[in-house]
Amino acid sequence: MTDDAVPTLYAWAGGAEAFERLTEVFYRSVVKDDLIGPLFAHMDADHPKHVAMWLSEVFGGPDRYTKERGGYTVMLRHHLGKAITEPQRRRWVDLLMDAADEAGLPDDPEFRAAFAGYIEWGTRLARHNSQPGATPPIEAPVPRWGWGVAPPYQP
Ligand code: HEM
Repeated sequence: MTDDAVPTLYAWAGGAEAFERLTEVFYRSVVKDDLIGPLFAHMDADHPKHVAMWLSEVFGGPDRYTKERGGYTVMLRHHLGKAITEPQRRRWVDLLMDAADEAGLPDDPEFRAAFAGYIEWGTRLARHNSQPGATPPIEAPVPRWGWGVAPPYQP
């Protein structure tokens, strides 16, 4: 497969609509969750759509989060000072993986490995950056995540 022929993770997942489905399902269970629900008690009704825009951009889709929301800096500011604990981070990951199944994201090993890789990385950064006294960079590009060592499966 040439580089040009390799679909982005965004395209493989089903595009913007797939990520919106994912975050709708995800935040429906997040707000009901005893451990992390309280962190999201005051979230904006559009929060799921914004996170879908972020994930779409990360996985190779259009740069809408950068253009329409303000990019990395805005995402970072939402996490500063939240003091996310490891059990909370892990719950966030578990609920997102459940949501990926429920929303019907592709379940092939290659896609899920790349997806989980970003989620593991991103949640660990979010926890780290949310601690009191953390001094993460305030400006950076939105990360772009690819297939890594396991390109899309070809029968
Ligand atoms: C890959 C990991 C993560 C990504 C990509 C992510 C993404 C985002 C984005 C894009 C926003 C801002 C949405 C907007 O523009 O309105 C946000 C806000 C927020 N995130 Fe995260 N996040 C991650 C991990 C976490 C974790 C692990 C927690 C806590 C367990 C968390 C808690 C929050 C909270 C509390 C807000 C603010 C909600 C509000 O508006 O009140 N995030 N996140």
